[in-house]
Amino acid sequence: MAAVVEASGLAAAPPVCVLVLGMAGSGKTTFVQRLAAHLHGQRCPPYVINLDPAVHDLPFPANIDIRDTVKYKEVMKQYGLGPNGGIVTSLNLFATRFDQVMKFIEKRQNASKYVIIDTPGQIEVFTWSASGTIITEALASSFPSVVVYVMDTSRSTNPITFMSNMLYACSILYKTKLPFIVVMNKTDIIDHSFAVEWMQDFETFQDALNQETSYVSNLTRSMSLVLDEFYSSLKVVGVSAVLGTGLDDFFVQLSKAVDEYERPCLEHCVQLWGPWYKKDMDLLERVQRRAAKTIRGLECLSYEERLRELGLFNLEKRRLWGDLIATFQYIKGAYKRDGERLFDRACSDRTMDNAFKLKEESKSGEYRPEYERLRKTLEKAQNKQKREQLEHLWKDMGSVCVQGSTLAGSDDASAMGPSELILTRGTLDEEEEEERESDTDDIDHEVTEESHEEPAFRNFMQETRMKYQRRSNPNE
Ligand SMILES: Nc1nc2c(ncn2[C@@H]2O[C@H](COP(=O)(O)OP(=O)(O)OP(=O)(O)O)[C@@H](O)[C@H]2O)c(=O)[nH]1
Repeated sequence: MAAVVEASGLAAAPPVCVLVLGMAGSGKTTFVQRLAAHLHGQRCPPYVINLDPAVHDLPFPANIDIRDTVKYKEVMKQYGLGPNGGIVTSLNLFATRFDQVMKFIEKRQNASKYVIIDTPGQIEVFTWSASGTIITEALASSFPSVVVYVMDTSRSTNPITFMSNMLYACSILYKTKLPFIVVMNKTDIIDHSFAVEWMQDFETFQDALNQETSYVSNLTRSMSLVLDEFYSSLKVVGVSAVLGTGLDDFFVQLSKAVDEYERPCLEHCVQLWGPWYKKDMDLLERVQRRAAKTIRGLECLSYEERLRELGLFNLEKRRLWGDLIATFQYIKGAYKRDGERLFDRACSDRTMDNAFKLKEESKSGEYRPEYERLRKTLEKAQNKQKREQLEHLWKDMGSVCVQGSTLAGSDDASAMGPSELILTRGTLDEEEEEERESDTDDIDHEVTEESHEEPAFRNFMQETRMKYQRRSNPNE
């Protein structure tokens, strides 16, 4: 029932993109199937996208299926690639046409409240590839997007395996920077409460670790301390994709995650408020001192460190009010339980009239339009970056496309991509697209991947090379 409420509660909102990731065999596909069936049952049909080119049988009808676009086995055969190389290259090809997918989603946004995306079994193919980043960023810059990390609970009963799984989840969270839900799947085999206890109670986890004699257990012990902060804000749901249990709770968490996506982040606040209020340095210092006093011990340390990291302790006049708001936003975010109270107390203080005014303004809606404006500006910049990334991808593909015609030499590379893909499922406008030959032969997936290395890394390599040259030819 709760799911019905949740599903219908988002009626007027843009569709929520649910990116389903997880280790091979964790149950992603079964979970997507279950979610889709559940939403169909609620008369809230989702828009389903399959990004796994190597899956044999899809147990759910996909509106867009990468297999309709790229023939994974052909790609493997033609380039002499292994299975992983074939999947990476297929995903790269698909990413070059992801703008089409975005158009389909936009067209369907009134009909579907959820877009569910199943990803390749080999998780790193998506999370650590250029195409995975392009796809994630394209979705997240246009729609509220949430990462759902599916894990096999029955295979995580060993504390060391559990920790490895959590470390992986943590790395994905930092990579995607999106709201994150951990779905502990297969609870029909084993209840997930043991894992939740491990996350909430450090000592219980230590007890479990004490049973382990492996040398890794020491490392795991230290890592569990580090992960404490990650756990504290993590949304966890126990689910059985096979039985369909836990879905109501999942939708509750999903709704919270969407709220999180909508909430302005700290950096936005600094940019937003900074230029508006440029006065009263003393006030900010007083507030910061008070905030630092309120949060003691370890918390105080991490709070100060974080502020320093963000440059908020270097009080410059021009960012003064941005700092103030950012400080409070940070407190609110990092210390959810106390933050709101602290914020209210500070705002209602007589010396905090201005801060109080700011809060009122944000309530009366002045904040929102400004944030929207800011978001649009950011989106524009992101789109530009995305276009540039895509152009890179095209160029790389073109540069290895020898035999007569190279895309790199073409005036409009995007007009004659290596795979003129047609997305055939569940779309009304397929006919608009012309079917053209796929000339996927010209892709070298390694070159494609390398082209997306950070410029900083390239500079580093260049400098190192020059250093070696200088050393070997000191007279030059
Ligand atoms: N008992 C039980 N088995 C499950 C559950 N969910 C999935 N499975 C089984 O786990 C196996 C893998 O499920 P998939 O849905 O194919 O997992 P996946 O993560 O999509 O797999 P890849 O795409 O190959 O990585 C299948 O045999 C499923 O039947 C569950 O909730 N309970």
